[in-house]
Amino acid sequence: MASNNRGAESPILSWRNLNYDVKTKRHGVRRILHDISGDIYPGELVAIMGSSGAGKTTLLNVLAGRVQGGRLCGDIKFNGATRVPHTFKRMLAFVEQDDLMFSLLSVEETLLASAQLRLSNERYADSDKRSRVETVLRQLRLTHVKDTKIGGYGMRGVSGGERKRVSIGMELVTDPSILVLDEPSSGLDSSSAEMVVELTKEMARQRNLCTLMTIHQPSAEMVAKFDKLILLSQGKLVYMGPASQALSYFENQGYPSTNSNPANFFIDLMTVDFASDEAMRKSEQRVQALVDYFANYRKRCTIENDQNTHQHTQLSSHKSIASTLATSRIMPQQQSVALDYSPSKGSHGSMYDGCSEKRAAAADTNYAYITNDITNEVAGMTCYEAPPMNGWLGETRILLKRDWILSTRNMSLVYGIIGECVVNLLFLGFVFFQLGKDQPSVQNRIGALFSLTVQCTFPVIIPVMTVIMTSRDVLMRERSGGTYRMTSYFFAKSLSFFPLVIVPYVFMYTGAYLISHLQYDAAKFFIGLANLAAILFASLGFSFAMSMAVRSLEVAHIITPVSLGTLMLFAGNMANAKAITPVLRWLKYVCIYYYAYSGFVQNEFGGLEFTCSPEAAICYRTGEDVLNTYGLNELSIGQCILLNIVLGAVFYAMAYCLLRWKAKPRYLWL
Ligand SMILES: Nc1ncnc2c1ncn2[C@@H]1O[C@H](COP(=O)(O)OP(=O)(O)OP(=O)(O)O)[C@@H](O)[C@H]1O
Repeated sequence: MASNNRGAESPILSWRNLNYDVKTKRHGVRRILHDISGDIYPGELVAIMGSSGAGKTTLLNVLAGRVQGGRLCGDIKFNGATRVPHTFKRMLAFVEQDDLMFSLLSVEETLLASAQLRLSNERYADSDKRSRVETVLRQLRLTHVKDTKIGGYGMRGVSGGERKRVSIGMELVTDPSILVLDEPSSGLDSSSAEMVVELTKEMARQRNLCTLMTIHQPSAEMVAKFDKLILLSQGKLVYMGPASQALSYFENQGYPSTNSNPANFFIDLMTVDFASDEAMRKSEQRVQALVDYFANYRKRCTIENDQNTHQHTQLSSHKSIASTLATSRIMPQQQSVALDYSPSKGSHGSMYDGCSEKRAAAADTNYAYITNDITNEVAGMTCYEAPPMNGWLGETRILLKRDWILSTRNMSLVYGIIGECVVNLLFLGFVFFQLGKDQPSVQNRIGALFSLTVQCTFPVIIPVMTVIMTSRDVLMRERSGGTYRMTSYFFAKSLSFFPLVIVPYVFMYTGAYLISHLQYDAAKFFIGLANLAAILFASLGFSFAMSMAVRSLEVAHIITPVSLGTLMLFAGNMANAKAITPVLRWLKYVCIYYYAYSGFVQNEFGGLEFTCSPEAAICYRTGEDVLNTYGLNELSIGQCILLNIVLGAVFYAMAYCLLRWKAKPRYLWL
């Protein structure tokens, strides 16, 4: 439980004089956050509010250490000390606005995977992780839907509110010290949004968890649940203090509430009205006055606190604020109302926390900005990569289990591949039914084997690539949190696809082999299977490389058939493998079709003898004649199989490098 005697506690997160600039093409350098300072304490539920574009998300990201690019100045302390990226990121849980989860996992499976991957095996036994999940399910009122799938596009799952609670639960299972939520109410109806806020408040109290969220126009009931509000306008601080005091704060400045919902009132007050030049001028003046008032108030509080520190005098919050405002020459008209701003007993909620309580004043002396001007210090880009929690084998086992569940529950993928294999078996088998040894059977064998080669690429690559690309956002989220190693991800993901693909294809190959009556020979049959496995491996590698290389699914769906269609020209079927234009001939060596087709054709034609009718103009007497004519005997079958495995491995390596490069988290760090 959050302590009632918070005066003894120090802030868990403090920030001073934060300024954040970005460079824009049109306006040059633009300041997004202006001189923002504040503190939050364990057990507090804090909301950042402001109109659209006020800088809420930016502030949240800065505090969470997630801004990329730009220029960041100021000072941020975690538990009174400079933040260390690795430890800080482990203690902070960030719930993004979009609930990125696997639609095919159940609520419980989602939370369990999060706990298993993100909690150390050394400190937590599997049973501890499971009981932690049970607790979170109970605390977030999710027990009744624990077996329901998350759901998503075109698939009914949990409700929006439940989905958001699962997102929160995925973070809570890791037992963080700070919970940060970006717009947790967005897209939810009012009762679901209220429940989310209510539960986060409960969590904050029960776990002494500091919770910080951005929120858009919450209801009056929700505002009442917050301990503290941070109100921003145009990147500047308009108010930071207890939620319960905010209305009187503005009323005492001459802005009595005109709205039954305080949030709407605050937003109206802080929004610049662009309706007309006059309205804009007036509203900008109002906002600037509010910002100036708060800045002056804060300045005086700091001076007051410095004096207090020197005199070793413990003043009560009432006295502190009263004297601060009584000596204010900037806002003399506010003196009479100063006492109204005092924080309630036992709360951190002064108007500006660094001001009212002695402990905070003492803590402030740690900040560089008091003794030196650090506003010119620019934070460096920190390449932060959290070490994964568990060993390679442990995390690969968990990922493999999760990926296997995801692959086998993906009915469009499973039935798609099985259906495609059945259709191919029937067509391959019956179009090329019971091949004989005459001259037409030469052409039919060539056609059957080329068709088989092609069928091992398109119908594998396109669906697998689509599945990987649609779950790439989850991968990026997990990756940025250092949830697991990239090698574990690749190994598990590929291994989960491989049986799904290989089993139906072996069935298809065997069926087509028997019905078409390819050479009945055990050795040839198994060599054909090895060749099939090699091209399927290469195709899976190609899917991974394409998924990582191309950002958009639509573009990938265009580029993939075009590139495969082009590669097909070098297979040795359409163009003679030995007679391709010399400058382009090398392309057959990076062509999965060439190796697979050459392997299949050599395996089938090797040792075959054909009959010739007297009237035939061209006659192939042996399989070797065919191989020589088509130029497909340059490499041995073993080399073809091996080279397709090598190509597959190269594709995987390319995918791995692309992913590491793209998903490398680089943050501005203070
Ligand atoms: N990297 C950036 N480059 C250019 N402009 C930026 C960048 N980051 C933020 N901004 C601008 O800074 C302002 C604040 O953005 P931010 O997303 O923090 O606002 P917000 O209060 O969260 O808005 P909303 O409620 O609409 O999400 C916006 O005008 C935004 O366009």
